[in-house]
Parts: sequence; structure tokens; C-alpha cells
Amino acid sequence: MADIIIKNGYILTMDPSLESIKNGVVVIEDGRITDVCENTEETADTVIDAQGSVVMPGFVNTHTHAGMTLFRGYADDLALSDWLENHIWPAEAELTASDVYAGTRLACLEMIKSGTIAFADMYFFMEEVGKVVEDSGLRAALSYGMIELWDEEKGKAELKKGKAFINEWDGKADGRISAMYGPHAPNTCSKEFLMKVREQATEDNAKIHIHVLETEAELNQMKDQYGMCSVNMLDEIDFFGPDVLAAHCVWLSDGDMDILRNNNVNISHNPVSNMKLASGIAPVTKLLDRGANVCLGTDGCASNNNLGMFEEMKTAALLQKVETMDPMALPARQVLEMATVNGAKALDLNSGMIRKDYNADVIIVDMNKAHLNPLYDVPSHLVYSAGSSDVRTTIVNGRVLMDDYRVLCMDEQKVIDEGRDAAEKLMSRVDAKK
Ligand SMILES: C[C@H]1O[C@@H](n2cnc3c(O)ncnc32)[C@H](O)[C@@H]1O
Ligand SMILES: [Zn+2]
Repeated sequence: MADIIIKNGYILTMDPSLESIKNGVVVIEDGRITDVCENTEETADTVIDAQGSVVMPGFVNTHTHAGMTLFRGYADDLALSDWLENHIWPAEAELTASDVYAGTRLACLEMIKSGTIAFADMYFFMEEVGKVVEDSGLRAALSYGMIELWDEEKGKAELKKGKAFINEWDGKADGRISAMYGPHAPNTCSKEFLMKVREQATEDNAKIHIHVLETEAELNQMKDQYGMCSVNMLDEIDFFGPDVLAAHCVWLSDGDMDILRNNNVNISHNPVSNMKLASGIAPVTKLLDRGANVCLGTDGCASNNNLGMFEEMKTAALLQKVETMDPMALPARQVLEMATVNGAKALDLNSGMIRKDYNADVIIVDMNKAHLNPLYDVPSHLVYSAGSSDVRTTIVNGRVLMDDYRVLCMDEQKVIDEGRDAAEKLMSRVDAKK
């Protein structure tokens, strides 16, 4: 007997070898998908009727700072350097472990409700993030954000912290958690420090999550400092590889794109954050045309201001169309791939498709809504018409985290209340320091 059978749904497999099934069945056992078909004789403990819904792989958010939900709506409408240096960093200096715990719980709740099954996070107090992920049932690739600022002693301490986190958390929660090194960015970490991180990551067989060429200011700073851009500098120190997740990558030259592609670097595109901070437009279609693995991320809640992947998909598609002046650029199906298949590839997850033997990381999207009817093309509706609140069920590793809009893995109201309380206290400490 199976654990879960999902029946009567439109199965959007995202699997190039298996077409979508209009009225199909997904069978789940021991955390894995064991069958994807039109009919089954199999029985299960739980049978989910997905009539009028789309059954699809859950989203992979490849760049977040989950604890920053506490800064949602704080310091809006500023450029990145002013926002980060004069507002966010001083506020983050007041963060405690319990703040990050409360903020990350709020983030996980939001992600579960909006159909995300895994996220790549870079922040502080990462042990708290690990605890939340472990309890929530989500998957995550976690990294301690190391900011060295050309201080050798600080660099040593940061690397030690990053390594200790990896040693303790990599592979935890039955493998749902992986741990990465998180050097913040080439304009906040010296070349020498980044070389050490690369060496250590190779030795520890750990991946690396880093911001790269997010702003023109970073590009100019790198040119002044090294006579070359971040991508060239990182290439010169052999930093790149398929184990690198580079967030943003906005200010790329054609040569930079070739370097990223040739080194199989995973690129996390964050269009909403890039638009809100007026950082620029990443050359996504050019990267995809080269065969690069481009996935999607929201960034933190202070620069987005939510963690919804539906909004991120729509923004990504529209932004490339207006940037290239080509309405055929980044069509719905391709942007869906970025949010599922490509994200799973970046984090090395056996997820991102509804396919036999893949992780049972499945969401059910309710199409019986005014804004989703009539329905001609499912990918089109998912990208251009659907929203976070259309997700009715989220399953990760075969565990139902949300069932028909009811969150089962945490007390929703308690998480909201505790997040709000933590933010209120944090902000009074921040104000007292002003
Ligand atoms: C981990 C640190 O990274 C900071 N951060 C959040 N969003 C961004 C961004 O878009 N670019 C650079 N740094 C960012 C976060 O506040 C932490 O300090
Ligand atoms: Zn970021």
C-alpha cells in the first residue's frame, strides 16, 4: 500500500521524457514518487482528490535571506549600497538568535503556503535556521554569510564559523539540509579570503553561495581595485565550478557569460529585488541561450518584499521581454523550468520534476478560481495569472506540509504572532541606537 495517491489532477510533470497528463495519478511511497500514470489499482493511506487542480513539482527558491522577513517593508525605495550600509546592516547588528528563529519560521510558513519546497539561504545565526528547517519539513541549502571586509582576523573567524556550521548541519534532517560556504560578495570579501574559501570548500566537498555583480557600483569598485570585474577576478583564482551558486549576476559582459557557462556555474536570477533596488536587468536570455543553468530566487524580504515564486516567475518573464523588446523572450514554460528543474539542479536535489523515483516534492495548485478561468494553457496560467494563494497543498519528501490550505507542520497563527512580536522588539532596539 502506498502512502499517498493524488488523483484526478492535471499532472504537469516538467519532465522532458514524460508529457503532462490531463487527468492523472501520482503515487507516493517512502518520500519518493513511485508512479506517474493515468490510472492505478494501487491503494494508499491518504488519497488526495486534485480535481480542477494542477499537480506539479514545488518551487526551488535559490537565493534567500529567510530571517529578513523581520525587515519586510523596512527601508524601502533605496539604492543597494545606501540600503545595506546605512539601514540593513545597522539593523542586523541588533539581531539575536531568537529573532532569526522567529523570522525564519515566518519565512518557511510563507514558502510552504506559496508552493516552495526548497530554498538556498545565506544569513546569520544559521543554527536557528537549521532548527526551523528541520522542524518545518522543507529542504534547504544553508550557508553562514561571511563578510570579511578586508580584515584578516575577521576573515579567519568568519571562515571558522562557516566551517563549523557545515560540519554540524550538512546532511541533517534526513538529508533535507545541505550546508554551503557563503562568502557574501567580491566587494565585501578580499581576493585572498575568497581564495581561502575556495580551497576550504574543495577540501570539505561543500558548495559555495555568493552574490556576484549585483550592481554597477560593484563593477566599478572591482575595476578600481583589481583592474577587472568580479567574474574575471573570481575566474583568475579558479573560484568557479558547478558547485558555485552565484546570485544576481546582473552586470555581465559577453565574456563573463562565457566564463560562467564554461564553468557550469549556477546563476540565481532575482528580478524583483533587482528591480526594487534598481540594480539593473540580468541578461537571462543570453545566459540561457548559452546553455547556462539559470534558476530563480526572491532574495530577502527587505528587497522584494515577499518570498513568492509565482510573482518572481511573472516578473522574470516580463522583464526579459521588455529588455530584449521581444515578446517571445523567456516564455512561460522556460520560466517554469527555471523555478523548478533548474533550481533543483543548482541545489543538487532529486526534485523539480514529477517523475518516478524523484523526491515526492509536489504541490497542488487550485485552478478553480475566477482569475484562472478559462484555461487554455497551464504553463501560461501558472506564470501570468496564478499567485501564491492558489497553492492548496504542499508535499515535501512525502510529508504533507499543507493540506487543502491548512498548514499541518506548524501553528500558523503562532508563527505570525511571534514574527510580529520579534520584529517589534527588534525595531525598538534599532531605534534606541539611532
Ligand atoms: C547575508 C547578508 O547579505 C545581505 N543582503 C541581503 N540582500 C542582499 C543583496 O541583494 N545584496 C547584497 N547583500 C544582501 C543581508 O542583509 C546580510 O547582511
Ligand atoms: Zn541576497
